[in-house]
Amino acid sequence: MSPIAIHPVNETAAFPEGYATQPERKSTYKIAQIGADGIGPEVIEAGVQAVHAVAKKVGTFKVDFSELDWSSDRYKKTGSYVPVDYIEILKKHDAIFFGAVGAPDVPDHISLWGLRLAICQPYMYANVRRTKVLPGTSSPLKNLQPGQLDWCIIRENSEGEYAGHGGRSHRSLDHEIGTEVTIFTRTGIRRIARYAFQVAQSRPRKLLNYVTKSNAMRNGMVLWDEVINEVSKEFPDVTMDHMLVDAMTVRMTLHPDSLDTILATNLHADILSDLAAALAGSIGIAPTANIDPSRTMPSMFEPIHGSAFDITGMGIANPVGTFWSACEMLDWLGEHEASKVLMKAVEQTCADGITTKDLGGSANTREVTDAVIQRIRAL
Ligand SMILES: NC(=O)c1ccc[n+]([C@@H]2O[C@H](COP(=O)([O-])OP(=O)(O)OC[C@H]3O[C@@H](n4cnc5c(N)ncnc54)[C@H](O)[C@@H]3O)[C@@H](O)[C@H]2O)c1
Ligand SMILES: O=C(O)[C@H](O)[C@@H](O)C(=O)O
Ligand SMILES: [K+]
Ligand SMILES: [Mn+2]
Repeated sequence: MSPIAIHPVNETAAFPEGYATQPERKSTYKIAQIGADGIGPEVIEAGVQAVHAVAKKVGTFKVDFSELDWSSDRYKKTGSYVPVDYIEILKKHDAIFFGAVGAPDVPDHISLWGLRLAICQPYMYANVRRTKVLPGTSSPLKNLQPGQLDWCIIRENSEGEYAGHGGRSHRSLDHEIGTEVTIFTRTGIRRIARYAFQVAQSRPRKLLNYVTKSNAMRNGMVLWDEVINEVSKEFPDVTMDHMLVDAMTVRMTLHPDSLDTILATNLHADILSDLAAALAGSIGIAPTANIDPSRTMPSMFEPIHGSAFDITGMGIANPVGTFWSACEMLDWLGEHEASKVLMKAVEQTCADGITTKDLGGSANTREVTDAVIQRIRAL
């Protein structure tokens, strides 16, 4: 693999130019706040405080969070994660700031489909997941420095393995059947491919690495290859290469600096993005933007991680993934300066060694949050 010049940190974008600013800048943004389960409410509370601090610092806009109690607790009390008119409620907001869903006493497929997928799966077809090595933190890959791992993963977010097609029959008999039918459409592939090419085009390296499994999966994955190759003709300035997903895990681990923008299916990118976060240092740092590029629905921003039952209530959850998700949210709303200020404060906090245990530090959620807010004020 030929070495590629490494671009400086902070010059990378998650959203293509032209998408990243909403048509109308506002003096007050209305944000639906859904902490939901486990450490979700803990990190979202930290995120809300950081967003208020950065809005105050920048001084040109305010943020009005409305807290919604949509969670596994609500499900256990009422039988539903969300009210019937949940889409109408969400549409009254400019964005959704989400924690995590999942509880030890609710099956995971009920909780995920009841809340996160109920919101994102039909509407937000682009799932954008950035990862980089933050200053002052270290990757388990020995000697990897900030700048050598700086990726933007584009996850197809509406179809594929998450299409919701399938069923079970002959229940409890020996010949019981369970199917999970993977659905790919030309329209779905084309729109996410265009989005990914535009992201790649707006980043300095103009490099798109796309991932399929078109050796074993000889129908839908071959359609992916064909459509991506067609779309690539619209972007002659973007260099593209293709990886099979299994080999991609090897390349991510052994040659992280050969990758930049990465496009993959719903399930493949779900798995690769957890690996990406861990390779950069911790699952606790990575953000997610669930984007509806048409802006019909407010887009949803959340840390990549789940509700982390093992550390819930201990006050030690890493809030960095949530802060970075807040940066993505501010960017999407067009508040680029606020986004930069918040990210800079997070990077300074990491560089000063104020990190939670998952990153090797000894600070708790509160101490990291206070340190970030202090640095926002000082910038
Ligand atoms: N988007 C979502 O809401 C989402 C995402 C993933 C998992 N889930 C759900 O969350 C539940 C738990 O799932 P899981 O255990 O597979 O994944 P998880 O991400 O919750 O936890 C995996 C490991 O990472 C650690 N971790 C996660 N976030 C951290 C943070 N901010 N700081 C420090 N450590 C952190 C946890 O302590 C745990 O050891 C399940 O119900 C699952 O379905 C929800
Ligand atoms: O999509 C999934 O599998 C879950 O929502 C979760 O793992 C995520 O990555 O958001
Ligand atoms: K989450
Ligand atoms: Mn995941």
